[in-house]
Amino acid sequence: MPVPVKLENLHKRYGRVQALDGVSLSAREGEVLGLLGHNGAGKTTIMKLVLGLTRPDSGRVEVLGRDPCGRDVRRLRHRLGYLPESVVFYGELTGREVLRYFARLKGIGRGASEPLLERLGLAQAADRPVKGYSNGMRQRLGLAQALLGEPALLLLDEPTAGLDPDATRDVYSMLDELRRRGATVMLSSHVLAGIERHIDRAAIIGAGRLLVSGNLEELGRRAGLGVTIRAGGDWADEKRVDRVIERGAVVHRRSATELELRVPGAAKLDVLRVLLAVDGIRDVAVEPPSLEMLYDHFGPSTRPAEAPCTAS
Ligand SMILES: Nc1ncnc2c1ncn2[C@@H]1O[C@H](COP(=O)(O)OP(=O)(O)OP(=O)(O)O)[C@@H](O)[C@H]1O
Repeated sequence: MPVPVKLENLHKRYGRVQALDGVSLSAREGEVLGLLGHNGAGKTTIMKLVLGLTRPDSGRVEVLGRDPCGRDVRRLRHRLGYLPESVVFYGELTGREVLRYFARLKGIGRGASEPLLERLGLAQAADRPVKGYSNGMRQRLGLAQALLGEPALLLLDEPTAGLDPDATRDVYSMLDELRRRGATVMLSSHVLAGIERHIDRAAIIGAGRLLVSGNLEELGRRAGLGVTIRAGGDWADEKRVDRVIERGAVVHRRSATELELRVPGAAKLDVLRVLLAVDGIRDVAVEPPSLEMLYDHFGPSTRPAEAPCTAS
């Protein structure tokens, strides 16, 4: 079984802009890979290269074992689903008509639209013109068209851009469902908050370069950022707090009933033991570094020598 996406040393220039500068990256079967980076980092360019919508100046692109710009790309494209960053539909058509139109373009029977309308919660609105849809509904329709034909690889470019918190949650819960079904997904985002629970690996892109990639646990270990421990209890007594500080914890936030600590990985168990022995401890939660913390560490301001690239 070929690796779904294999990118080797990609360079791509648009006029004077070096959009990609030696990116090597893979998406593995059945994983959700998050392409994360600032505006203009090169995320969409990577997606366009995977889709065969543009060619690299140099380097190699292999998608499901094929060159997406090679011969017989029609068969390959039928196995890909794509949700572009700004999805636009012809507003006079109904949701059902839009989906049937895309199904015809993909050479799929019109029957394929019905289960997708149902699955994406659009069945009730299927006969309404799309111009009356909310942003969230449009995005769900965009996802439905990307899912037509059960693609082997899904590319979602900023799928939550411009959505309110409810619609964002909807998109993520659909993503989780795809993940449970074993889909391979490449998802780009410049918004980091809340995305970590929905991806298996992150690739942080900055100014056309892959700064780092890996699963969040790995990245947390490499960054040496330790963990955050939140402990609910009675923290009015200074001595109780001093005991965890002695074990290497740094107090990040504190009230009489809540304590938030940053703890180096090596000190985690020691600090937990101390906390659990405290009288009146109510609750303890251990959290790995957030994506924002990892991005701050590995992100574009970090010199490449401090953040080695991995071509995984
Ligand atoms: N067709 C084009 N013509 C000229 N420059 C382009 C073109 N497409 C992309 N660029 C430039 O290449 C760089 C990378 O763009 P790209 O769209 O890949 O970034 P991105 O990470 O997807 O950004 P965003 O988060 O804003 O969507 C940017 O500087 C962009 O302006």
